[in-house]
Amino acid sequence: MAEELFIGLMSGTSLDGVDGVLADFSGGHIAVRAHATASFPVSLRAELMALNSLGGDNELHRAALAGNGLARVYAGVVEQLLADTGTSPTAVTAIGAHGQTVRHRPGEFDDVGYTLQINNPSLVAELTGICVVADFRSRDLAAGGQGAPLVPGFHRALFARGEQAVAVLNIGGISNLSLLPAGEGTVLGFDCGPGNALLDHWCQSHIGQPFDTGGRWAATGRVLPDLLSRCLADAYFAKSPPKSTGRDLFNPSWLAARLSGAAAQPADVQATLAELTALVCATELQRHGEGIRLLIVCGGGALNDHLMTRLRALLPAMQVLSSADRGLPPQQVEAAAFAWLARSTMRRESGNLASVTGARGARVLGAIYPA
Ligand SMILES: Nc1ncnc2c1ncn2[C@@H]1O[C@H](COP(=O)(O)OP(=O)(O)OP(=O)(O)O)[C@@H](O)[C@H]1O
Ligand SMILES: CC(=O)N[C@H]1[C@@H]2OC[C@@H](O2)[C@@H](O)[C@@H]1O[C@H](C)C(=O)O
Repeated sequence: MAEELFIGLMSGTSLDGVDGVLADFSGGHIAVRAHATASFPVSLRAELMALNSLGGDNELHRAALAGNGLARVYAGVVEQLLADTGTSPTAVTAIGAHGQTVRHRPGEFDDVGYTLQINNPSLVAELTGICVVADFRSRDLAAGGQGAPLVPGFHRALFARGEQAVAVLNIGGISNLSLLPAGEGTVLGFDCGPGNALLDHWCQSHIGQPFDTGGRWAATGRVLPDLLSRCLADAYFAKSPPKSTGRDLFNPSWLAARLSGAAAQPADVQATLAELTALVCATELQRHGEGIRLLIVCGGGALNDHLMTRLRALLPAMQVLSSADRGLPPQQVEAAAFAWLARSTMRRESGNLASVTGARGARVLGAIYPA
């Protein structure tokens, strides 16, 4: 069977860099042929982080240049994927390039609001010679939706199990759940709240590491009940879906306001933040996932043993697996989703699920930048 190749590029809210996959969809199934990653140059990461915060100077100029920088990193990942597999650029139908979310305010201000993924898809097309699909979220917002999460359709295509209901939890910078009912029922999906973003921030600030490998540091701390309650009191957690969030809300200032000068051991705060991540995901799954007994975890958080242990403890009736146990390593799932979404766009098929985002209907997502 002839190959049907797409590349997916994801740079998510963890700001840890870019994950890319080369995926073959021939026969209607996805087979990941290669995975490549790139970290951001230090200055680009700092700039993307700064553009993620409100109130910087000259943001339009800086965002445009950051888009160029990101496009160059994307092109490097594409080059790596092609080299690793001996693939010619002409053999790839399209690249799905997510961009870097720096603002996400769906439905606010004027009802439509906006979501902004910094990118320069024209430059990616120019540097790679491959057609690029980008700006996946705006159309869903224009149709009244949240523009996120977009992965539930892909999770269904990849992980749905006929008569067994399944939940898929992505723990990236932000965590999001997909609830896949048995049979043909309606898929639900939404952002639960913080994933690794606050954990990474606290870890970097206190032990100088970008993340807490395996959750080993968090495991040495004890959960602070008052801090946990102050965190859980945020109105976002009580909201019903559709809902999505980002660093716009769950950022260092949000945490600082809840720490409110209390003297706390850093390891205890880390343990509390890990508990917050696990608890909100488990609570949302119990609230909306009736009848579900299987949870598949993906995203970098699936590599955090402490988080996985806490999820299993909070969900004793649930079988909790890593997506690797279902054939796709946790850090490849989102990139594969953007290969799948690019394919949907090229086929003029919808990529969103209105039952998830709250859009008025299914929409073909994204803008196409020809090779
Ligand atoms: N070995 C590990 N132990 C603990 N945590 C890890 C490990 N490897 C990765 N992580 C965590 O996973 C994060 C990256 O996850 P991922 O790439 O899924 O996020 P993302 O795609 O940026 O986010 P999002 O899904 O919100 O867009 C890292 O920042 C780190 O916190
Ligand atoms: C606006 C935005 O970039 N949202 C991301 C983020 O990272 C996780 C969560 O928040 C999810 O809603 C989404 O990413 C995935 C890929 C999605 O759209 O499904």
